[in-house]
Amino acid sequence: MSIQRFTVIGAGQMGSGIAQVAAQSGFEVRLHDVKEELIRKGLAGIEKNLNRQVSKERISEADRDGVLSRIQPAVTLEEAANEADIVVEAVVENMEVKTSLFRRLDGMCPTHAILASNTSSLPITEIAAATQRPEQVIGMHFMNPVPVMKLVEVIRGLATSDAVYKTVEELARAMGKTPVEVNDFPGFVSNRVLMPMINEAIYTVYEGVATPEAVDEVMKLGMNHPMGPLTLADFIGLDTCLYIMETLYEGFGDSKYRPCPLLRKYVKAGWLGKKSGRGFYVYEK
Ligand SMILES: CC(=O)CC(=O)SCCNC(=O)CCNC(=O)[C@H](O)C(C)(C)COP(=O)(O)OP(=O)(O)OC[C@H]1O[C@@H](n2cnc3c(N)ncnc32)[C@H](O)[C@@H]1OP(=O)(O)O
Ligand SMILES: NC(=O)C1=CN([C@@H]2O[C@H](COP(=O)(O)OP(=O)(O)OC[C@H]3O[C@@H](n4cnc5c(N)ncnc54)[C@H](OP(=O)(O)O)[C@@H]3O)[C@@H](O)[C@H]2O)C=CC1
Repeated sequence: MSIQRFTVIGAGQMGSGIAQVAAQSGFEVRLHDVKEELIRKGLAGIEKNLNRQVSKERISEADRDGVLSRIQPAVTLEEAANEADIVVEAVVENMEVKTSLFRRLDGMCPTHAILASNTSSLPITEIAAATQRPEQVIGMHFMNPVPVMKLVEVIRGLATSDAVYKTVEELARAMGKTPVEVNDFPGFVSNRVLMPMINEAIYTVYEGVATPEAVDEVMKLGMNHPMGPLTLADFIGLDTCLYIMETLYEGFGDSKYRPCPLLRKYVKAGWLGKKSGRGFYVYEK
């Protein structure tokens, strides 16, 4: 199946990154969020990224303008969905929000459209079951920051068809990414491995073993990680980290995945990391 019209739902850090890369790869993109103001914010972030590439002489001003002209804001979900060949959902990591959105999308999208989720950890099979087209539902898990990171984890739900898997694999390559096939288990591979490390790093702060700065230095200088785990947690979003740990904990029923109480406390305080201006570190807004 050939993909031309690419819809992204959710204009946060992941949705705006996915929209940018899709438009840079030549697709016609529609970008939707619950509030128009969030779409504007997402578009402003994309423009800022592209301007940085112009100033580094990686792309021309005409390239930038071309990319921006390929991203149309869609204020209503209907407008975002009605002509899509593929929808990539990147809204909050919450099963009820995602299933209710997929149910609505199923009723609005053309029958041939693929419905993909950028979920970090939630079961694709359960999201697919909210629709009448489970064979056309799949996980397309980009990494943050989307314009930089090469991986797309492609997750097969129980009913995902081979044809849909192949289309999404080709789409990831057309976006300059490397797809890796993964089966549908909580956290897939990426977050089953990454998030317990981040959670353990938070425990070391909680238990007074070291400061956030010291924990990050250990992992950067000692293990050559590009970012320490607490800087990375702030970058991902502490709410998202907590939702992922909860999915692992519930999904496997194993106490080794219990979220650190300090992570819960920060999220309850609204300390969500870089996006809210404060997490383990303080950021300029
Ligand atoms: C939670 C999940 O479900 C899954 C996930 O995504 S987990 C998170 C996965 N991501 C990571 O682990 C990221 C780890 N960090 C890194 O790889 C690096 O720190 C980084 C790529 C983010 C920044 O790299 P750096 O060398 O420290 O900084 P910097 O030199 O400023 O940036 C390198 C390049 O990335 C670009 N970049 C950095 N941040 C960016 C952003 N937010 N958006 C777009 N481009 C960005 C820069 O423009 C620069 O581009 P050029 O090389 O073309 O000049
Ligand atoms: N952060 C990361 O590093 C990664 C995240 N992911 C996944 O991507 C998804 C999005 O994460 P991220 O971009 O970080 O989150 P953000 O909080 O940056 O963005 C989520 C956006 O979705 C909006 N939203 C919430 N509910 C709806 C809805 N019903 N319809 C449309 N838009 C809605 C939010 O609006 P509002 O703010 O008003 O709630 C917000 O603008 C999550 O599933 C996450 O697990 C995947 C890979 C990496």
